[in-house]
Parts: sequence; structure tokens; C-alpha cells
Amino acid sequence: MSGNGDDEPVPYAQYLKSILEKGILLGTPPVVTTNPNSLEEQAKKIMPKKGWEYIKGGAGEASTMDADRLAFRQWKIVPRVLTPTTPRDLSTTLFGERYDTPVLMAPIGVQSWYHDDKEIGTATACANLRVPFTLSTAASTNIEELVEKVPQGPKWFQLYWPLDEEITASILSRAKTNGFKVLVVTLDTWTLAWRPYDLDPASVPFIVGEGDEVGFNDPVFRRKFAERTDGETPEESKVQAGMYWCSEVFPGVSRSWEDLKILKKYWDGPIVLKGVLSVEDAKLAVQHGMDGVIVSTHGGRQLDGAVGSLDVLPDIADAVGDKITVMIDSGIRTGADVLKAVALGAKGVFLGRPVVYGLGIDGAAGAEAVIAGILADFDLTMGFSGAKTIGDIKRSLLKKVSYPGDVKANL
Ligand SMILES: Cc1cc2nc3c(=O)[nH]c(=O)nc-3n(C[C@H](O)[C@H](O)[C@H](O)COP(=O)(O)O)c2cc1C
Ligand SMILES: O=C(O)C(=O)c1ccccc1
Repeated sequence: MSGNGDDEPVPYAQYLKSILEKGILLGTPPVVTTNPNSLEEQAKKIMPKKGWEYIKGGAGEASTMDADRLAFRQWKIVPRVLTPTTPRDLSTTLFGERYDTPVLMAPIGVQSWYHDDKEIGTATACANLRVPFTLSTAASTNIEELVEKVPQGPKWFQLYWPLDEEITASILSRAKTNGFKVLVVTLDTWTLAWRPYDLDPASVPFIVGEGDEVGFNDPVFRRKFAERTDGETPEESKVQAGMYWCSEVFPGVSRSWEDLKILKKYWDGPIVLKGVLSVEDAKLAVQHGMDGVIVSTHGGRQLDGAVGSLDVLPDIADAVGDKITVMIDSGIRTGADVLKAVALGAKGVFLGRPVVYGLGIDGAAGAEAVIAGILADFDLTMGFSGAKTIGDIKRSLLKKVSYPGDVKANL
């Protein structure tokens, strides 16, 4: 049994027990597969086609998606025995807040494409499990609606950074007023990459006004749109407003390190840079007063050919891990993946695709099943590895190996 150090049972600890009981006593198997290698396939059968295609897609030939998985496969755990590991304490502290585990939910846009429960479903799942939820700037749910429907649970906000400073200031002020604690600034997506999964079916949400709720509900954006169109609202002219919003948040030009001071002017809480893969950039993040980095390939959806995120994590953690908070996403599918990321220096580990496949399969309950499953698996993995607390997950628990069979990267 695991706790969080407060003698209080943590919510995910009940999940494995509940599926065993339902399965064995009632003959009811779980709705969402517990097999990480079958999740994508199950989602494909159930969820809307365009949503599945959007989630599944990687950039180019998806070589970075493969690299992300292979990077995890190349590290193996060397467990200890005769080391009692109960009760375990998976809790950790990020930016002064204590959490039950180091696992968080990554920002994922346009969730109305995956299930009608959209971000409200995913945020509810996270809140039930006390996992921080990150709301995307490209969400199908605006900031105020999300917080009204899911007031409970820790929340972080991800920024696609508008060109217009007044719009940026307005969005950040809404996120702050609505209780979002940490700002995640995504730097690898100043324009969309070459994405065959979107280009071939000609299916790109925000251009047609979907996943644009945060912008369309912004008072400054609305005023500026009205000024350009002789008084129209985004609802009356969705495509035109979509194009305008897109030109703000995916302008086709990258920001510079100097620009970070604009964000500091409007956000006084922690700022985390998402999409950092080089040691030099991690050092620059420190120099520019940032609070953390998320080592990320954006799930292999941006620069195809980029290195897998776990491949660069140890170097980045060694260079800046004692100065800022180093976290990771891209390719995390199992409890063992979470343990490997923590062992190689990540203080926070973000889940992406698996959770939204769960959402697609069974709405909020499906998202919750996937997160709880990965947490329960992580808990067991820690136990079998000989780790009782997060602090026990050291790099010495891992060995780098290379098996010929690992050339195929299962998702
Ligand atoms: C369908 C989809 C939408 C995404 N939308 C966003 C987004 O709006 N903002 C963002 O910063 N990252 C976005 N990401 C990237 C994720 O935050 C995360 O980096 C990625 O999913 C990690 O890879 P994994 O899910 O394969 O583990 C998206 C990823 C997917 C799969
Ligand atoms: O698809 C993505 O990876 C992403 O970041 C995004 C961007 C805009 C809208 C929805 C998702």
C-alpha cells in the first residue's frame, strides 16, 4: 500500500484493486485496456477517426517518435531484492507544492476532437487523482469554463505565445486570475511542422476555428478582431478568426531569449520552457531567470530527426538540475518509463497520448483509468526495484544496454 507520507491513502492505489475485484468477482474486464501496447489500437476502433489521426500523427517519417521510445528501451532496471519497500511514498515537491507523485498531465490541444468530455474530462480525471493538469492555449475549452466546471485540482497553463503583447498580457492575466500556478511556454512550435497525418487528410483544427477557445474568448482578441472586420465576432466568422488567431500563436517566426523578459513582466509565478533538448539552451534558461525546463520532442510532432528526449535528459539534468527544475515528456507509456525518467534526473514526468487515447475510449473515466494505471504500475515498479521513496530512484538503478530486438519501437 502506498501513501503520500501523510498516512492518507492515495487515490491511484485503489485502481488495481478495483479492476482485480471487478474482474475476478464480477467477471467484468476493464473498459480501457491495461496493455500499453494495445491502447492506440483500442482507441482507433472506438474514437472519432479525425481525432485518432490527429493524436497518432508524428512529423515527417516519425523517426523522432521512434527515438523517444527506443531511448526508454535502451535503459533497463537493475532491481534490488531483500529490500522492503512498503509503505512506499511517491510524493514529491515541485515549485513549492507537494504532489502525490512526480507525474503530470501534458498540454494537449483540441480535446473536443477526441471525446465530448474534452478538457473537462481530462481535468476531472487529473483532479480525482490529484495529478496537475496543464491546459493548452489550443484547448477546445476556454480558461474560465474549465475552472468553473473543474474548480478542484492543481492546474498549470501552457502558452502558445501570441505575437501581440496586449493579447499575451490578457491571456496570462486570465490564467493567473483563474488560479493556474505554473506557466509552461512551448518554444518548439512557432509554426506547425511537416505533418503527413494532418496534411494528407487536409485536417488542421485551429485554421478552421477549432481548438481556438482560449483566443476566441479573450476580450482583447475579440476587440482586435472586431476592429479588423467591422464589428464581427469570432463566432460569426470562425474561419477568419481562426486564421487571425493562428497568425498570432503560430506566426512562423521564433521568439528570442531576450523576449522572455516580456513574459516575466506579466507572470510573477514560475515559468517553465517546454521543448528544450540541448544543454546550451538549458543553461540559457538558467541565465534568463527561468524556473524550469521540460525536455521534450513534442511527442515527435515537430522536428523529425531530433534526438529522443530521454537521450538528452541526463546531460541536461547534470548541467542545470541543481539550479532549475528539469522535467520531461515524449514517449512515457509505462510505470517503468516514469522510473527511468526520474532515475535520469527528471523531477516531473508528463503523460500525453496515452491519456487522450483513454479519453477517446471512455471519456473522463477512460482518461482516469489510464493515468491511474500508469501510477499503479509506477508504484509496483518502484517496489520491485527496491525504491521506497522518490529519492531512492538513483541513476545506479539503471544499466544502458542494446538488444537487436529493440529496433522496433512499440508505441
Ligand atoms: C494530439 C496532441 C496535441 C498536442 N497539443 C499540444 C499543445 O497544445 N501544446 C503543447 O505544448 N504541446 C502539445 N502537444 C505535445 C504534448 O504536450 C507532449 O509534448 C507530447 O504529447 C509528448 O509525447 P507523447 O504523448 O507521445 O508521450 C500535443 C501532443 C499531441 C499528441
Ligand atoms: O498538435 C500539436 O502538437 C499541437 O501542439 C497543437 C497545436 C495547435 C492545436 C492543437 C494542437
